[in-house]
Amino acid sequence: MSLLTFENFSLGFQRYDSPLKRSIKPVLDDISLSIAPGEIVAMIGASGAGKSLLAHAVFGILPPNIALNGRISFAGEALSASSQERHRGRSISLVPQSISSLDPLARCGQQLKWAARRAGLKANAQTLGATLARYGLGKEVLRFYPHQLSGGMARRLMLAIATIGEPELVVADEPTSGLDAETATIVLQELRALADKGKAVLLITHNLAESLPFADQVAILSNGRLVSLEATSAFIENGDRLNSAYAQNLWRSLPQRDFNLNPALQIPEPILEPVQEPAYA
Ligand SMILES: Nc1ncnc2c1ncn2[C@@H]1O[C@H](COP(=O)(O)OP(=O)(O)OP(=O)(O)O)[C@@H](O)[C@H]1O
Repeated sequence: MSLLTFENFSLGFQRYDSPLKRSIKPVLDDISLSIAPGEIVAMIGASGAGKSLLAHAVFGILPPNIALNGRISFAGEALSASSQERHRGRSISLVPQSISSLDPLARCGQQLKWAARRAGLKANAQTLGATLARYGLGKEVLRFYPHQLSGGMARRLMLAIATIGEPELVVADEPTSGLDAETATIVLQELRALADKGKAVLLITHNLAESLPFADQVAILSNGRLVSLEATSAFIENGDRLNSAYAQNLWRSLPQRDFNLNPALQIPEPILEPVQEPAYA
């Protein structure tokens, strides 16, 4: 059973090349991917590959000049603007990539309380403190404003906000970015614990090695396409059990591997030819 499904999902930016000519700059092309309850799928891809846009599409928080194609469903229901609004912060939640997503004018405790209430929880000081403690943050953080937090503390607060209500699906956009190895492990263990309770996690990351002990599958994006979907158990030894040369080379080029690259590697052609169309056809 799948909780989150992308079916032939494509996304691009509409732009006007001249007053009468509109084109679409494609970013993601024909992505099909499923995440089941109890599963962590780590999504890896170069900077600018479209990972955050894919995440934002689930929540319906894309820029207005986006053109979409295909379908995203949650628990078997095609997501629409109204169902996204209903699910956001309740059954689906996002750990944003940027710590500027925190409200600079509200105390951290208040922001955590808002998240708990939206998820239908009674937010007493004990629940809030216990949630912070899971991410290695002390109770004093409840009184702080975001500017009083370090970058790593802010990131952990965003994780606490996104997970306090134990949503069915967590999309975490680079949740360990800027964290030391020990704190990153605490964060990944928390996401694993959620998955082990039957929740689904989409973990967007640049760090394949760090995510492998915690994830079930690895989805690799390149040039806007899903080039490989691999079981984490296949990332062993020389990587011969991996499905694609792309994944093998990603694995073999890790500093701790032998750099014995597969010459059969084929990088997909860019999808970046703008599609021209008249603006007022
Ligand atoms: N609001 C926007 N307007 C125009 N282009 C955008 C906008 N947001 C993102 N893009 C472009 O879409 C592409 C994908 O962006 P996205 O943020 O999804 O990448 P990413 O894979 O998450 O990258 P990173 O790993 O660096 O966070 C990039 O080329 C980016 O420049």
